[in-house]
Amino acid sequence: MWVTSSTELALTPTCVALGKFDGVHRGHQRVIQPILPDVTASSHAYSTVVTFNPHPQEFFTGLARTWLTPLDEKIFQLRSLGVEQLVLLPFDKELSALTPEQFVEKILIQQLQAKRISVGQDFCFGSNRSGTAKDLQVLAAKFDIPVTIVPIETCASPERADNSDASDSSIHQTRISTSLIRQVLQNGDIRQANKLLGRPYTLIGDVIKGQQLGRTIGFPTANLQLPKDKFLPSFGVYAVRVSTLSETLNAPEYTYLGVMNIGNRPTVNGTYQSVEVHLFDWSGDLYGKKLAVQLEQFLRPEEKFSSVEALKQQIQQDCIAARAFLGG
Ligand SMILES: Cc1cc2nc3c(=O)[nH]c(=O)nc-3n(C[C@H](O)[C@H](O)[C@H](O)COP(=O)(O)O)c2cc1C
Ligand SMILES: Nc1ncnc2c1ncn2[C@@H]1O[C@H](COP(=O)(O)OP(=O)(O)O)[C@@H](O)[C@H]1O
Repeated sequence: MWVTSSTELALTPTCVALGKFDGVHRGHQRVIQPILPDVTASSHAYSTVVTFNPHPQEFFTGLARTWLTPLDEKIFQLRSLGVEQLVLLPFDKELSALTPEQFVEKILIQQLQAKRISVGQDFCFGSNRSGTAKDLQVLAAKFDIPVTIVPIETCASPERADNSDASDSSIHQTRISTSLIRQVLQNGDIRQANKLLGRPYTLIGDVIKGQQLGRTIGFPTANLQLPKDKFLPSFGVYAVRVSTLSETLNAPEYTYLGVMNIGNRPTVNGTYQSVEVHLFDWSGDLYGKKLAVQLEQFLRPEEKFSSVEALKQQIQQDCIAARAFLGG
């Protein structure tokens, strides 16, 4: 996938999906779907996600925050959907001051040579977010460019998801959103988060050295260094699937099963937050490797045990529970 911050370096012509796309969740996937490469088309236009960097919210508040998909992971997730290009429009005073008309003419038509555009129903653009999806459709129609407006994707709301009566399901539909997914992850409800995402929540990081205690209790753990702006789900123990990543790998296979702990390791008086994974039935050296870890089930909160021996016994139980859940 070609990634650029300059519209001058963008591959053209394009089919454009516009939005912020934090999480690349089910709603985002539906917006992206109409612009994916069409093998039956007579001429090629590059399937292009156009987003803003920094995120407009970060630009206006000046506050750094965490994301479901920090930039590298957004690239990873978009690539696995089949997107060919990511254009990161530098969000600054100049860009934020463009009127909806200027944004369409200058950025989408002149610079990106858009042949087709897709946005979500609640998309807003231009100075003060004054343009709506419908405005975009009208403005683009002047250039004969079709705009797909994708309806808001919903799901059964978390508390009703399993026991709602089918006849009144429309009443309890909730909009799939980045903030809902953050909330569900914070509550440790990984299965609901994964349903909303349309894929497992994933942590991608480099394996770094820890305190070298894991191997002494029979559970070596690969300690992951994650991007600073990655949103973390609630502290505790998870059943996971793991893949090693290489630069060239497009579709990783999550062949390893394991358990992961996110927390401060109070039992061993841990002084910093760590994210560590123990792989089942595997031994070798992972230092320096990049791992992608898919969270499948929350098993329990992190605890302070009275001894390392008690912790070891609990980790043995965690492994049994994770294997049972993952079917390993
Ligand atoms: C499945 C699993 C569950 C864990 N649960 C806890 C826990 O409840 N409390 C805790 O203090 N540490 C917990 N840990 C972290 C251990 O304390 C940690 O793996 C050990 O100290 C080794 O750290 P090291 O990799 O830095 O050597 C857990 C680790 C794993 C792999
Ligand atoms: N089954 C396994 N799961 C995770 N890491 C393993 C496994 N077997 C060997 N390792 C290696 O051991 C290292 C972890 O050992 P550990 O004693 O916990 O040290 P550290 O504190 O540096 O993580 C990992 O980074 C990896 O290189």
